[in-house]
Amino acid sequence: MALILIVDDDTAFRMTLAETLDDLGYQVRQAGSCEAGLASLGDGAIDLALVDLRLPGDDGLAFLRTAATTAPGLPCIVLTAYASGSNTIDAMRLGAFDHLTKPVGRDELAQALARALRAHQPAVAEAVDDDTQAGEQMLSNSAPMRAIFKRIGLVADSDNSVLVLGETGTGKELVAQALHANSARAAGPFVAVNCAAIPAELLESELFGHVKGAFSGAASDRLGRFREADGGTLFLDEIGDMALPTQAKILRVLQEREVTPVGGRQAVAVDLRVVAATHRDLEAEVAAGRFRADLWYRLQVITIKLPPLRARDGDVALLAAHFLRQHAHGRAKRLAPAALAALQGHPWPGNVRELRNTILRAIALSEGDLIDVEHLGLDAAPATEAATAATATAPVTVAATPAGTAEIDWDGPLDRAVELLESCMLRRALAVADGNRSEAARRLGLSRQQLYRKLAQYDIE
Ligand SMILES: Nc1ncnc2c1ncn2[C@@H]1O[C@H](COP(=O)(O)OP(=O)(O)OP(=O)(O)O)[C@@H](O)[C@H]1O
Repeated sequence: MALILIVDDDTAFRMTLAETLDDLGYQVRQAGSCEAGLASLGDGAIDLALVDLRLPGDDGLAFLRTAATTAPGLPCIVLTAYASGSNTIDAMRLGAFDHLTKPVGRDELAQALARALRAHQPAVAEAVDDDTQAGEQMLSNSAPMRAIFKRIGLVADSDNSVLVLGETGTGKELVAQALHANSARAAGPFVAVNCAAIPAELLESELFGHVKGAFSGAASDRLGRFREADGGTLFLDEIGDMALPTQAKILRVLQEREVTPVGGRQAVAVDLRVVAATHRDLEAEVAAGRFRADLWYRLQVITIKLPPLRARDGDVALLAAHFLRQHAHGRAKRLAPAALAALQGHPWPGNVRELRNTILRAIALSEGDLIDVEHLGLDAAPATEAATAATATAPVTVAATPAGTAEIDWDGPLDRAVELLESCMLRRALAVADGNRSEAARRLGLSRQQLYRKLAQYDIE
């Protein structure tokens, strides 16, 4: 049962609120001032604080400021009788999870508490122990990801479209799921479509459905993903890979909130929230004429940009331990200190997915309980491929210089260097994508057909 701290100098309000919280099944601690509230945090038992902004002496903002250092990660909800844009922004800037105006309705309070406690749950270490739910959880203890959790909590309930940005494997789909699970639409469906994995000519029917006989092969009516997501959330993954004509149709649906199935005449109303994601730089795609500016404006009302794994302090160890626990199936697998150091030193271009795959591979390759550096296969694969593929003198190496340019160590023929580099990159992309060709193609900026041709050219299985 979560323990909630109420910090408010109005005794009558505090008592009533305490009763409501007790009724909602929470334990309560009370404090009449900022100082008393901060003292209450000392034993680390508080799960969430409800703080009045106006307090005699040090105010609620002072509480937030100090709590951020003495109890980092503690979700705080600010209460005030006088909500203004500036005190809301101040409170949010100082890390408040939510901002409620007095008098606070029981339902509003219950929802805000549930949302705050849920959104913060992944950041606590105990969450790692819960193997049953761990697959769906976003785990992190790093500052940039805490900011992401907070943002998810802040925007989950709005119906605006959300654009989730970030490198491949950073957890964009998990963010979409968290937005859905923490929204008023949580009881509705969550429907995910990978726009890059579906051939352009099938995407419209996949999204908008079709009527029987609309084209050869349309043997019966099909609802389409938009209508399947009615009442819930539609997650359009890799929207940056969508063809321009389909983008125009998506825009129309977002504007008019109705879809017309392929071959149909009747538009059907839909009530859903769209969360879109891409690893591409959409602004650059717009500038290059590959993405519609109007759709971009519409989607980026709320943007959530996930940091790459290498920018999340401490998360490699946390996630590695989590994946070990999740996938070792009761065996006592553990990482040797050198293996952990190697994981921490790796740049993780494939982010959390690559780390997960590395741990899965290491579990399979290590015979005993100890996973050592050689079981991780980090960087070894591309180097070995380069060496075996090299029939010319030396493998080509490309290194970034501090000035941001590249230094190339190669004095053989250019076409051979290109071949070596290509085959290395193909193998690496396939390894990072766990053999998934669509994903590998996307990482390399190739169409699937181009990827297939290249794989055949280099005789890569
Ligand atoms: N913070 C996290 N905690 C635990 N698991 C995570 C986290 N982030 C990502 N994962 C796991 O990593 C894998 C990749 O995550 P996800 O598919 O959400 O990434 P993505 O950014 O959508 O990837 P892509 O750009 O390739 O579509 C999944 O198995 C997911 O469960």
